Amino acid sequence: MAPGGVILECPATITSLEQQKTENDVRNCFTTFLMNSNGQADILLNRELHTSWLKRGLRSLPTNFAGLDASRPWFVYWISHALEVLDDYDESIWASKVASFLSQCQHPTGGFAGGPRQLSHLAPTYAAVSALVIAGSEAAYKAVDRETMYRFLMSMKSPHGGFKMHHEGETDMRGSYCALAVASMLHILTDELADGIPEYIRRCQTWEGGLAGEEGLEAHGGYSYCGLAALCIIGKAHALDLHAFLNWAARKQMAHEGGFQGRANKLVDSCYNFWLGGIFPLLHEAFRQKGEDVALPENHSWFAPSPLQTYGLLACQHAGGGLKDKPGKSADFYHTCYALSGLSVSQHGVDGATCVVGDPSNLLQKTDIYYNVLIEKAERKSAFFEKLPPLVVDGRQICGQEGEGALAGRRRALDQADRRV
Ligand SMILES: CC(C)=CCC/C(C)=C/CC/C(C)=C/COP(=O)(O)OP(=O)(O)O
Ligand SMILES: [Zn+2]
Repeated sequence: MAPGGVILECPATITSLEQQKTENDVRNCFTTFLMNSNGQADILLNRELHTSWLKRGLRSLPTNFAGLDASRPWFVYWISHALEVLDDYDESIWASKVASFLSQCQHPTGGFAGGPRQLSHLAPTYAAVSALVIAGSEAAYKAVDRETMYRFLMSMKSPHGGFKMHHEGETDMRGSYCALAVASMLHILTDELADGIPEYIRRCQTWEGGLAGEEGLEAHGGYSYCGLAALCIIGKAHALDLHAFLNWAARKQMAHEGGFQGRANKLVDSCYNFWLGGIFPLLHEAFRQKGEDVALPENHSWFAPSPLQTYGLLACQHAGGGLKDKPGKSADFYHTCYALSGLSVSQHGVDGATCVVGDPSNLLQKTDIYYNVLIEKAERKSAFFEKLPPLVVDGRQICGQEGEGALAGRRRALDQADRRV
């Protein structure tokens, strides 16, 4: 037992992924916890264990992870964001190291690849730009070549709507989010970049109410976050049936475990703390953009934050550091990042009030719901990019005060006002 609290490693070992068994395992966790503790106050986020595990990972990144050579910017982002949410990202140590490593992953023709000397891909491009925003220094911001980035993003636009993930690659909902989030973070968001995106995302809304990765497929939490966040960034969330979306998302929180499943009939998993948990504040913003009054209290989070936090803190902390998908699994950087991001979302209500399960020290830093970097980091990068001279690409001014199109104004509004959600 940790001093002043309980860090519970689930006693049950999961031998199969059969749903009923997993639900029982998680319930066993809760029962054991309730029998051995005095209640909620004992639930403790073991910050030091997690931060030292994360820092070991970030330090060894340039040399290790050779088997995951195509995801290196992702590892930098997952670890950096987990550390900043835990209020332990030291810019004086990490900013220059992160900028120098990620520069090696930038392709001369634009965008970032999964590793040095690889082809650019939208997913590591999003991860690299987010990690540079987290690094927070001017040198880190300047590491991105915005001119080649703009050409790369435009070259990813698919004739079928949406964005391809890479040259000759698949078009799916991740592409729309990664491209528009990157353009928005770097202040190179234009009308031509967003052209056709609302129609494309609308076509991926399924009969269930959530969004599928591609037209005709099943609604899924990960793709639903991507599509809704992309639309909120460009101010076009009203392209969707928002009531159906809310109805679907609310039903993804599971009554027994408290966590979210990603899609119908699948298992609860802590990464959906964020992919599903992040949907609700976005929906608040979406209804606001639409100017529509929903028949639910405006300050209501529309999901249950306490059971979600209880699942994350009680069932998903790993005794060796980091967070895991569910009891019986190992910790990994992806689940640590998104389990913590979702805990943060559920602690900071849409009305500005906080809700913290367990020890008050469990409160995390507040994350920006559009990019999933800290709010302060999103504001800091805006102050920097806002002051840059107009960017001209192939003889056309794509940002700056003149000739920039409606979306740059939208991006400015996003910077100034919408951080409330
Ligand atoms: C920014 C960015 C690139 C976001 C990615 C969003 C995201 C998590 C998409 C979902 C990916 C996917 C196919 C999950 C299903 O896996 P599974 O079948 O193992 O999981 P499940 O059983 O929970 O559905
Ligand atoms: Zn997961």
